[in-house]
Amino acid sequence: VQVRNDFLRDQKADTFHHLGLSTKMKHFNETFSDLKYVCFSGSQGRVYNMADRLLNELNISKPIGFQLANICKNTDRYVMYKVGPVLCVNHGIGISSSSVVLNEIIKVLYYSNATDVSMFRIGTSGGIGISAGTVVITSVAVDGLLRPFLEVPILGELVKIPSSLSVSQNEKLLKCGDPSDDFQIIPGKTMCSWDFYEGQARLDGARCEFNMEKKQAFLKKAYDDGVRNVEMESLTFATMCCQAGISASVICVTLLNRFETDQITVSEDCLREWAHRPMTVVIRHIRSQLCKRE
Ligand SMILES: O=P(O)(O)O[C@H]1O[C@H](CO)[C@@H](O)[C@H]1O
Ligand SMILES: O=c1cc[nH]c(=O)[nH]1
Repeated sequence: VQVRNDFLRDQKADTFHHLGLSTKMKHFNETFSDLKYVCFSGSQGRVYNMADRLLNELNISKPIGFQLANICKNTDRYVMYKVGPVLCVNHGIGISSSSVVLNEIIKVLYYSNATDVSMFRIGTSGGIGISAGTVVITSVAVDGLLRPFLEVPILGELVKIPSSLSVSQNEKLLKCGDPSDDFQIIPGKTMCSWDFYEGQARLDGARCEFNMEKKQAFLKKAYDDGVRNVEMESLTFATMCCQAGISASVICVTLLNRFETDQITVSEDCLREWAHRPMTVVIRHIRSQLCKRE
């Protein structure tokens, strides 16, 4: 894992403010050095569910009475669980929140000398022109102008940061479907917006300065450009992981078809079941990769 920052080489210790961790902590290196996979989701509950499934589905040996422990217990910003070689962390909502946690996790992996690390964002999204419940594996993450890079103000100037996701890892994930699955796994571009409402062409926010025709025209333009879903963190992953030399994939279930509706009205049970779909795909992938490593 690489960092693009020479200043870090001279730093004696580092504090990860938002994770409630520090390189000075006892067992810091041993905790993270064997990590091979980091799975991110937005919410704390989904991260716990993912960790719990990994614990049961990867045949990790555990003492009787073992309970998952939150490594970030010194803060309430993020939660983090380690299950064998897999770390599960939540990233909150949006580019800002995910950028903060990715900066800190990449540094944790760098200081711990972790090698061959893969990262996955396991999420939810709005689908464009595909049935709700479909799992989309992001081929290219694009911004709200459908450009494949992240443009951010740094030192008073707009800087373009290139983005890229792992083609080979995506190909493997696309093959992780099972004939018994009642959902499809498809590749597609993902639009990463700065906002859930106007930024995703929604007519139901507290503010909306466009009409239905303009909304539909923009969604059609995105669809024609290959975009199949919209969410709020894929570009952070595709830029930060690419610059750190980490294989990254973004895999999200769609909760609605944005050509038809803006509101997410499926039942809570259905949402819960759909949220497990991208987890299922990633768990199958990690399981097969771990078998190959053995
Ligand atoms: O994958 P999750 O965490 O559900 O994230 C998606 O849902 C949130 C908006 O509801 C945004 O963060 C978007 O990217
Ligand atoms: O429409 C949606 C659904 C989930 N997450 C998003 O960002 N947008």
